[in-house]
Amino acid sequence: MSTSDSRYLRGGPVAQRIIDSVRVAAAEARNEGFPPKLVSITVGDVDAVDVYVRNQRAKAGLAGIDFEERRFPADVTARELEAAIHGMNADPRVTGIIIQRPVPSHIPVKALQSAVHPLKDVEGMHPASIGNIVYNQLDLAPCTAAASVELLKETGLDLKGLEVVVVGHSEIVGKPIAFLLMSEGATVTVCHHMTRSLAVHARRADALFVAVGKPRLIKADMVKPGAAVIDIGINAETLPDGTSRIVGDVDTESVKEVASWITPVPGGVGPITVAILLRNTMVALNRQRELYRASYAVGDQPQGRIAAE
Ligand SMILES: NC(=O)C1=CN([C@@H]2O[C@H](COP(=O)(O)OP(=O)(O)OC[C@H]3O[C@@H](n4cnc5c(N)ncnc54)[C@H](OP(=O)(O)O)[C@@H]3O)[C@@H](O)[C@H]2O)C=CC1
Ligand SMILES: Nc1nc(=O)c2c([nH]1)NC[C@@H]1CN(c3ccc(C(=O)N[C@@H](CCC(=O)O)C(=O)O)cc3)C=[N+]21
Repeated sequence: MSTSDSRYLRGGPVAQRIIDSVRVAAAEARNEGFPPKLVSITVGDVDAVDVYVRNQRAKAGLAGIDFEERRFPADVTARELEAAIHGMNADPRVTGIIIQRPVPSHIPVKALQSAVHPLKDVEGMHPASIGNIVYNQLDLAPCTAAASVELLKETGLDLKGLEVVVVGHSEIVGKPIAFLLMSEGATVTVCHHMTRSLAVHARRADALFVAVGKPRLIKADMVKPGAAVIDIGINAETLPDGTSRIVGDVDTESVKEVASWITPVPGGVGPITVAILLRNTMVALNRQRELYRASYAVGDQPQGRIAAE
């Protein structure tokens, strides 16, 4: 398989499609007096977060969404962070807030996520929001999970009844992927570090999602011939010459000889994740506008119609 092989599931074109439609919606909202703005909260230093935030800034610029990064030192207290988040909740100029994970272990991430107002929660990670995908409300799902499922759909495979195995069960990636796929009718198995034989499960999968954070965890002998392999891992690897590069969780070199579809890293799920974050920002904006309309209906209605009613 060469890099131009159609079996490579490339994220760039899908991301571009999403960003193009976000750009139109963002320009419209801006013209109507609702400029979209995304705020990213980073605590401490994490390589994968730096990559993500860099791309958020670049793509938000392309899509016409204002972007602000708030960086906090690793020893910041949970109280200080919550106070900053409450300030953003109350600030009408802020449309969406994303808390970059992981946060240092002394910060309770669930409490932090709960501090973000659900209307500004662009990843759907508020404990009250994450339940929406259990109820098949899928329009605002955690971005990586949504991106991974979007990429699987590019294969044209029918998700109904598809045997899917998800490796990794984090709140932000593995679990939401499993719920999204269940909503689409797939038969889902979720594996984690206590799974007895990962290979036995993985080899049964028509579609294999891997979100663990371990370079080359998945080898060719763990993949069913003809499967679709969605590699979500973003791992920084230092080469012998001292330079570093990003690799996924799948041993792409060997697995590409067995799989029918495989996502490259970089260039696979990552770019779509960023695009979906921007799309979610617009979903959040529209929800805020709906509330605004409901609260101040007279001001937001065309005057003629009100007069005629
Ligand atoms: N492309 C993108 O857009 C994104 C990429 N990522 C990347 O995806 C990867 C996973 O991220 P995230 O979910 O946040 O990571 P976490 O560390 O939160 O979760 C990793 C998961 O992998 C499981 N696991 C660990 N070791 C094994 C093993 N040997 N076999 C099976 N399962 C195992 C863990 O299980 P247990 O809890 O039981 O130990 C856990 O559920 C990382 O590389 C991250 O950088 C993350 C977000 C977005
Ligand atoms: N709350 C939260 N949600 C996340 O979704 C989340 C997070 N925290 N913390 C960090 C991880 C990591 N992550 C990435 C997303 C996109 C790229 C990305 O754009 N990658 C491109 C570019 C790579 C490059 O520029 O080198 C690619 O894979 O092609 C990378 C990493 C999201 N994460």
